[in-house]
Amino acid sequence: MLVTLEGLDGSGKTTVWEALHDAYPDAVFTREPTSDSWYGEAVNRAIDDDDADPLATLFLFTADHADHLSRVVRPALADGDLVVSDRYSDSRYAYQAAALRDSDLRRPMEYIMGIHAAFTRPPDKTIYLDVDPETAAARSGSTNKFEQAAYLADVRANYERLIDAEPERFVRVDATQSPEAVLDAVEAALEEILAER
Ligand SMILES: Nc1ncnc2c1ncn2[C@@H]1O[C@H](COP(=O)(O)OP(=O)(O)OP(=O)(O)O)[C@@H](O)[C@H]1O
Ligand SMILES: Cc1cn([C@H]2C[C@H](O)[C@@H](COP(=O)(O)O)O2)c(=O)[nH]c1=O
Repeated sequence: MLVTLEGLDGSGKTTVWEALHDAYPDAVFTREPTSDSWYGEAVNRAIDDDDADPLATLFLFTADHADHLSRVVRPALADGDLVVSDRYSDSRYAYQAAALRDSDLRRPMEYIMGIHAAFTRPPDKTIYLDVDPETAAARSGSTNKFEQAAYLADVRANYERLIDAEPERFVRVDATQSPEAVLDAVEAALEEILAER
């Protein structure tokens, strides 16, 4: 089963993801962008380059996803493992659709989803850590072009579109709560997800 954690920068995904390692020692914990491949390194260069072309950046993230799928996600799922990914395809649909909002693409989110449809493995469930853009930007430190409140407001609107389209896949958690309360809510959601399996 593939469970993904999604949300704005600073929503607390990585804090939760790290804490879950103890509760689920047999699960495979992974993330996008990947941190152990040259595709992930290329993505991180694009994140840190304010002049990086947004369409080129989309394809770098998508290349990293393809590698992540074939090298980590599909083999783990084939072994019957629980896979927990800190960010996954929804991050592309939300972030790159926002970055390409003023591009020549008429419907950026649909375009990005179309690219993925042919090869991706959609998540079974997605836990969405919901936080307002101002809190997200403040927590993340606004250190790169993605961590700005105005941009994150567009990203959040895109996540809401994704949730509206597939309400049964998403579990929303209020990420403005304390880290302990957020972790409790995520663990409860994950228990319910696994019980339903
Ligand atoms: N519930 C919370 N309340 C207050 N601060 C939090 C909470 N969760 C995480 N933080 C703090 O916010 C910062 C960002 O947290 P974290 O790295 O887990 O977020 P993230 O969603 O993974 O961000 P990014 O996507 O940018 O990597 C950290 O300093 C963390 O300690
Ligand atoms: C996977 C993915 C990520 N991003 C953005 C979101 C963040 O600002 C950075 C790095 O992610 P991290 O969780 O802070 O390490 O990249 C994106 O725009 N599109 C994606 O597909």
